[in-house]
Amino acid sequence: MASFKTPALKNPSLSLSSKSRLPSAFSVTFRDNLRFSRSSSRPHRRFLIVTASSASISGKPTVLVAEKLGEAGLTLLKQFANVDCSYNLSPEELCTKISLCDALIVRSGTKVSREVFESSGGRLKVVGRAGVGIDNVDLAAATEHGCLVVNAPTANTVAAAEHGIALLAAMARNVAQADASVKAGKWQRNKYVGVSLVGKTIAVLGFGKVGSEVARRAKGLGMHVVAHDPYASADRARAIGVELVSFEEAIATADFISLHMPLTPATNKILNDETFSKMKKGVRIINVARGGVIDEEALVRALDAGIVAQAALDVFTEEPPKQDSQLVQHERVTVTPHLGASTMEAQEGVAIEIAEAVVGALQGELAATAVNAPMVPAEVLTELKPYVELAEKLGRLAVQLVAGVSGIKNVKVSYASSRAPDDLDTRLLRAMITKGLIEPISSVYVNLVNADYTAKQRGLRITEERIMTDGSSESPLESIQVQIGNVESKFASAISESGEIKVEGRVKDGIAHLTKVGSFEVDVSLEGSIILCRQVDQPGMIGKVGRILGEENVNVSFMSVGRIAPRKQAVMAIGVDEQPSKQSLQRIGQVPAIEEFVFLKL
Ligand SMILES: NC(=O)c1ccc[n+]([C@@H]2O[C@H](COP(=O)([O-])OP(=O)(O)OC[C@H]3O[C@@H](n4cnc5c(N)ncnc54)[C@H](O)[C@@H]3O)[C@@H](O)[C@H]2O)c1
Ligand SMILES: O=C(O)[C@H](O)COP(=O)(O)O
Repeated sequence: MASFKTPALKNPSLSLSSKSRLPSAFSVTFRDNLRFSRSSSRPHRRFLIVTASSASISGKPTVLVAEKLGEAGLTLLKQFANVDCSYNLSPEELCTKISLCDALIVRSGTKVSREVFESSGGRLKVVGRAGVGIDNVDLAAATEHGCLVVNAPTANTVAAAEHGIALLAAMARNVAQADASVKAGKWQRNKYVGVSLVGKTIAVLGFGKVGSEVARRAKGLGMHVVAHDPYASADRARAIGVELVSFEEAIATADFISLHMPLTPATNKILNDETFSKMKKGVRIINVARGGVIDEEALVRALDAGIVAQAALDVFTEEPPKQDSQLVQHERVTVTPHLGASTMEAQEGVAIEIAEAVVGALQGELAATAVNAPMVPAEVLTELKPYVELAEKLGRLAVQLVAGVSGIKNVKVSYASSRAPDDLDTRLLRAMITKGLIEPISSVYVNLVNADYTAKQRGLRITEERIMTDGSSESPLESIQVQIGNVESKFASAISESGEIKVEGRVKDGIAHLTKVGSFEVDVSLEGSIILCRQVDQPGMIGKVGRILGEENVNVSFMSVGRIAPRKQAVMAIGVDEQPSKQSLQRIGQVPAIEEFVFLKL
């Protein structure tokens, strides 16, 4: 293989802070790995991700805050964005406003439905949920629209746990009922005799952040605590002195059941007629999770049947619940209007947590709270950065080599690496190849959030293969190869012996290079655009083509010739900074030794 560098070769160093070299709608920002939220002094790992950068596209982004957010969060947002605080919008008003917004911040009171994403016309890039539960956001629709969803999962944990304990104690001692009775002029000391907590068994269903804080506090009250959570670690439970048990055992042995799981298809109405019938008679229920985890009509029946002695509820299937709701009006039920997260401290913490996440995401960075995108640890991203660029460019090249681009179905990506398979995270690379393959042939915007979905939608099957090599494991990858099967090519030389369009690339000195086209080895840096020519190998070819381009002041950045054997067929790859005119390309095609050529935009 002969390789010829022109003096005009661009500076090959790819600076980490340089956004300009990244694909147009993507940017990567590198920041400190640790951050401290004001609500807690625990450091959070901050992950970085490639996502849409609205700020770089359209100046200051607009953030719609659709529910009341703490001042500290608003102040933070205003430093970076135009902030529109519009509360109590109707669904129609939200849909109208959203097309003018890059980000939306909500609490649990706003439904972020499919219509919201559809109405945004592609502008909405981030939805921030100022709290934990994301059951009010249509995640599937967000993902399909390439919209990132972030939440604030830690700042209200303690507040929710404290509210759970407040409800537990208030219920056990009839505080709310007794309060109402005294205010009504009564003095009913015998009526409001309560039950003690000490020595009783409480079953915590959902041993996550809130559940484990409730468990810790219940232990402090002298209760015996069991927990059920199919995904929780037994070690973590043991450390707090909590026994993890099956769902059946938890509900059958508990005097109190406290719910702390998310609302999912699996937990929807998990407490129902059947499960109530398996509980200890006189059980007491606390729910600060989500109303939907209880079949509310079944709870009324269980209360009336004496299975459930009392319930204390902060959350409801429908919020606010109907005024004449039998459950809410039930004498043995204590209710609060979804106040779990409503402390001054938690609201300040949540506001800061979500503002940081939204601003970060709009800047092309992502906190570790993305709900619908894979996390790529910062150190992995730093290492993969040049390969991310290579991956997208190989995708772009490969798709432009296809003749008639509607029929791409099978794409095979091979990663050659000496790293152990579990030491190479290819999700970001696959997403970028998908972006490269799809964006040149459609109007779809592809990012890490929607890459897999978009590929599936288009019937594009991307398979990945790892090729173990013996080289040094210092760099994560030796090469990336993209093959498109069962298609014809507008540049026949791009078809490999096995019949697929094949392009392969490597990173050299931090710069993405094209190193193979079909069966021909080339070496051209992937910058600007590329002309590929197949020719009969002979002296003077580089000069002839170079002269045609030079006459039009098109700067050649890189040239290389890959050939099967001297004086046989060869492929010449020419990197150009400017796009040559049609006439120049025609003149190149008319050079007698050139058999075919193609111009590819990167
Ligand atoms: N009332 C409020 O204002 C308020 C405040 C904060 C949180 N919440 C709600 O509380 C719930 C818990 O919040 P979190 O921050 O602890 O979330 P989390 O994700 O930390 O914990 C949820 C736990 O539930 C477990 N889980 C999932 N499916 C389960 C199942 N079928 N059975 C048992 N456990 C299951 C998970 O493994 C996880 O450990 C969420 O629904 C959240 O929306 C409500
Ligand atoms: O999921 C949550 O974080 C809580 O339910 C709090 O919801 P809120 O932000 O509407 O108070």
